[in-house]
Amino acid sequence: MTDHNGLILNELSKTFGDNQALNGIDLDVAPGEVVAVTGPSGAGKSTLCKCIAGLERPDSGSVFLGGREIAGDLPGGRGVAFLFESYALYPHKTVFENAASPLRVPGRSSSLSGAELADRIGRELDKLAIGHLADRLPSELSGGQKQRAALARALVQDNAAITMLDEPISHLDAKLRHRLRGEIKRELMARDAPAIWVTPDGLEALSVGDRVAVLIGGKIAQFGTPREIWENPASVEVARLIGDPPMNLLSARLQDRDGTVTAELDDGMHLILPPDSVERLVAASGKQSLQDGAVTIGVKPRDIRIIRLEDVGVMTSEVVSLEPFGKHSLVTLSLGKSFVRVKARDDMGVRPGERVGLRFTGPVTFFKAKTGSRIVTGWEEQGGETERRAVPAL
Ligand SMILES: Nc1ncnc2c1ncn2[C@@H]1O[C@H](COP(=O)(O)OP(=O)(O)OP(=O)(O)O)[C@@H](O)[C@H]1O
Repeated sequence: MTDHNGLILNELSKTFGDNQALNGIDLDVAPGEVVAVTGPSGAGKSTLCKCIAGLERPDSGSVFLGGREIAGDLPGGRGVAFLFESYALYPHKTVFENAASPLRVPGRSSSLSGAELADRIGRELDKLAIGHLADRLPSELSGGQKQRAALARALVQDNAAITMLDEPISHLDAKLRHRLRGEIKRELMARDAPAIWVTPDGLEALSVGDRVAVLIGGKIAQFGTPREIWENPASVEVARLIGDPPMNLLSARLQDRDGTVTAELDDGMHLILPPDSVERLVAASGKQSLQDGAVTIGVKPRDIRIIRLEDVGVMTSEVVSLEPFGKHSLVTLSLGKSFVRVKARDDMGVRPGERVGLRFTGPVTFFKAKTGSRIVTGWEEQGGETERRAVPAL
């Protein structure tokens, strides 16, 4: 069992009527660690934070913070700094007063003098590029400015027992989001307390989390380092959430033809799989069990290359659409009756309607068709050395 003084959740469950919002959540966040919680809308991310903050009462399970169970503590006594997804700013207080409010709670008086407090708040507002809005009321702010005012109020609580940020940068423009992602992460890492960063954006989660918890349907679908989740998604559902665009997922049936394992799509089209991926699949499952095995094959968009049709060992496809992004193009192609998306550094100037060749150039992940759980990936141990490639920079 995990043993540290950060946050430890054991078997946490919460239902609303007959809707199970959280179902047996085990999670831990070490002191000084940032855990990103990601998942689709309605997965239970906000409910998880509210149970930790004491704003929702879990049906069962335990919450340990700072080495003790906090179930009996009132929300105000838990020392939680919480950025609500809805911001929950005081409408009659200015941005400055909103940010200062947690440091002025009676009975939890800040050890800062008036000047020190003004300095602390001022620095945070400046960092979030809203220093010039300190005297404005929330009603005089844009959505992104409100989000940053609420974020400042959470971040100025330097001595919080835990910081939880529920979608802290979702309403900011891309440039600001990019800058603040790093700055907020550094600020959280500099503290001794655990931190939770909630985002529906899988790639944001990979970039800010020391570890990432993928929450789907109230359950932890995967909890691991960004690299583990990027390289080895535990299931089809996790794979769908990670990547932009996410992994291509193709329903196929494996066949052993004269000692060679092949994969056939529903429409009879044969995939040409990288031999090393097949070897790993066979090693993980045994050849016998693969006979007529229904699988879902996962290939990342950057692990497919567009090549000339006349090259050997290619799969025939037709270009459906092309989106040029400068450094790369996103090309959608038909493969039999299925579609794949390719992140091509060299799109060879292809045009919609053109027939081209495709080759899988990177590792292929195999998932069980029935359950969606991962069987094996090309990333697994290879000759004692784990293959490593960079998690994509955002
Ligand atoms: N107070 C409530 N009463 C009833 N149902 C609720 C309540 N709060 C949340 N739910 C339900 O619990 C589930 C989880 O909701 P939650 O807000 O935790 O999801 P989320 O992952 O944060 O979603 P989003 O990304 O859209 O904010 C949803 O089905 C939601 O409808």
